[in-house]
Amino acid sequence: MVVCTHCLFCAAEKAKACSHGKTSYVGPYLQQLIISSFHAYKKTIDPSAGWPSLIVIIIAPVQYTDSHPTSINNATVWIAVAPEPAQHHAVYLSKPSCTLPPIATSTNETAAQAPAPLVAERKVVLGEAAGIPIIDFSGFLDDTAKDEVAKAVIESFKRWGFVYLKNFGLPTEQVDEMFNWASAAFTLLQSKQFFAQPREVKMLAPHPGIPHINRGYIPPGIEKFTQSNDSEEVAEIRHKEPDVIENFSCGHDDSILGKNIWLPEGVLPGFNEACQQFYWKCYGVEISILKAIAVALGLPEDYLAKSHSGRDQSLRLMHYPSVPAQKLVDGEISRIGAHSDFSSITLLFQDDVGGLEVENPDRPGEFISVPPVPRAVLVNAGDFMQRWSNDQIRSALHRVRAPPGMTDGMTPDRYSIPYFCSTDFDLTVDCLPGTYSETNPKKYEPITAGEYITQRLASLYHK
Ligand SMILES: O=C(O)CCC(=O)C(=O)O
Ligand SMILES: [Fe+2]
Repeated sequence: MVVCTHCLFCAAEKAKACSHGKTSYVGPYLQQLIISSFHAYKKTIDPSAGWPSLIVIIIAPVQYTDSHPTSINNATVWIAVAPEPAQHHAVYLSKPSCTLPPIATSTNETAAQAPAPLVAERKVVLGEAAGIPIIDFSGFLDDTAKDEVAKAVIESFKRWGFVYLKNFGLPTEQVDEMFNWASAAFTLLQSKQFFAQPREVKMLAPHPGIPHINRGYIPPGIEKFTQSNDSEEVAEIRHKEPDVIENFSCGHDDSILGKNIWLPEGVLPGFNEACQQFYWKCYGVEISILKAIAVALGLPEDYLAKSHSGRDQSLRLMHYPSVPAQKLVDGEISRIGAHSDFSSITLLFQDDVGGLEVENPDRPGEFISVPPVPRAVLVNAGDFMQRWSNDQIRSALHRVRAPPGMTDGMTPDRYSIPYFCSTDFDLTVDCLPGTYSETNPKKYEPITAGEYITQRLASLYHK
């Protein structure tokens, strides 16, 4: 049996002579099998080790190896295929340093000894950082471990209010899961370029000065993150310990958070587009996470997602300029004061500088340093999710301080991108079914997201 690997990725139909000069039996079944094995396998790769340049897929026992390698994601792919579907079970992958494993040949009667797999079995919880679980989200996206992933996510939200997710890409984009991370990295890069512009340029997209509007550029010294709603108290805290940050926010033009305020065309080519594209990419990720939360709470999968149309989210590029570390340690200035987020969930993409801290669930008032994990998005639940879940899910206090262990010299600049996911602002949020009972009554009055969030945004922004 001769299989042309090129045909695996073209639409050659069963039993048709393929255009590459071989007899192809690669119909949709085998094509699907190989592509899905490849995806399943790909997810077990530690992405921090980099994308391999050589991938060997062997569907054992091996009958034939195509001598024409094809390529996926610029990696060379060799494929060997056994004729019987029942034998199609093993996929192997090789790092760049590996040479092509010896291909065993076999007859139909004697199965070849398949080489040992090079990677471990797929797990839902990949590890933890500062105690917070790092979860492989792909099992939820491809339905192979839906309940397990949903359960792991909600347990982490209940205990920490935070969870790290890896492989969080949309199912349709799994052809290149790297792309999801790459687009976060790309947006971080765009963000650096934006903040590197002189103040006059950034002020070409100025925040309009209306507190609840969350659009445009806010220079350092204007915002102060606190839990307080009292403007006098905020003024005092701001004076004592100003937040040294600048940021740029954007979203959907139809939101009550305001129309987008972009840089004029031609000022920083590609910036506005990168923000818009990343906004929608994040929205896709948000919807998947909301589905996982609903599944874990025993609700229909779309229960939470259907009230998040994508209109009232905010993408915020944050820049924490370099400051004397000692001043941060002494509390003379702050990067972001302790606060909880207002919305349903927040996706947080950060560079590798560190400094984010989360309140220790076992010791209120104490904060734990939460490191950036390569290629993981950190997701936290906001006040709305806490209200919605009748306090089952935690909206944890968090803040940004000096990078861990740094007490003198100048801190590096830090860049992060939170994406705040909100229910549509006109939606009234009441406790979710199943989160209250006669013995555990509702703890919150219904409230609209708009009312709550505009109130909180107003207390954040001061001229
Ligand atoms: O920059 C960070 O890591 C945190 C940002 C944050 O907590 C926020 O913007 O609400
Ligand atoms: Fe936050």
